Amino acid sequence: MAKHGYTIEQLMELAGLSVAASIASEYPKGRVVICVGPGNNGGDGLVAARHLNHFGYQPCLYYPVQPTKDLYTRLLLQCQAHGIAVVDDLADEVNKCDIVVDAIFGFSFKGTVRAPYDETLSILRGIDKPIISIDVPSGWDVELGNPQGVGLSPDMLVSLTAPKLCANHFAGRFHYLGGRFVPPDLARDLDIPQYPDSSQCVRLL
Ligand SMILES: NC(=O)C1=CN([C@@H]2O[C@H](COP(=O)(O)OP(=O)(O)OC[C@H]3O[C@@H](n4cnc5c(N)ncnc54)[C@H](OP(=O)(O)O)[C@@H]3O)[C@@H](O)[C@H]2O)[C@H](O)CC1
Ligand SMILES: [K+]
Repeated sequence: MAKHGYTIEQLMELAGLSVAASIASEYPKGRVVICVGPGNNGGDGLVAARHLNHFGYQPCLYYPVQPTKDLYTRLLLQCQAHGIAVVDDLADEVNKCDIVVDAIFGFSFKGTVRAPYDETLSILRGIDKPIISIDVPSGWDVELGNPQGVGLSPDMLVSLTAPKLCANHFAGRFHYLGGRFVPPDLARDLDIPQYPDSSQCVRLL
């Protein structure tokens, strides 16, 4: 997308907005824990938190490793300006919340889950609240899915730009597509479905 003139901030803003819009299409307003990882998938989660707040949800962030990169520190500052708290005790928060957003890892996840995210995923595998995964369910291989069973089992998957191969293994209730920023030539090549009217997301399944 960089060769078409886009910046990462623009793409991330639209990606996070589309995640919030997908959530608002299916889940009533309530408490949301957003689990934020160390890369751009986490950045999408920070943007989604802010938009969910504008939509009337009550988001908080679980953000165990906060990188010093300017992009993420500014997104965190924006969340704090909206009164979105950072929480420490994930197990306690998931008990009190209505839904959980998985913004831990996206398409760059590789290998075995390292600390502290091994514990994060272990807690999230054991809950009965709906999980909404951004782009790729965390712990999944972007192509193979979850053959080793260490990944999450989301209720909703919001694929960004286009579904990744692993989405063929998604067994939850709602599969949405977001990231409405692809120029028409590329959209035809990627076989991206038509978004309805002014919607930021489209339901695939
Ligand atoms: N056009 C789009 O579709 C857009 C997508 N966006 C989102 O960006 C992610 C991809 O972001 P990226 O920064 O490339 O990577 P991730 O967020 O998936 O993860 C990278 C970080 O995770 C660490 N990592 C990787 N493997 C492990 C592991 N096994 N255990 C622990 N940690 C791991 C990695 O650390 P390293 O030390 O290995 O570098 C990184 O810190 C995409 O999926 C979308 O959600 C954009 O926001 C907008 C455009
Ligand atoms: K994810």
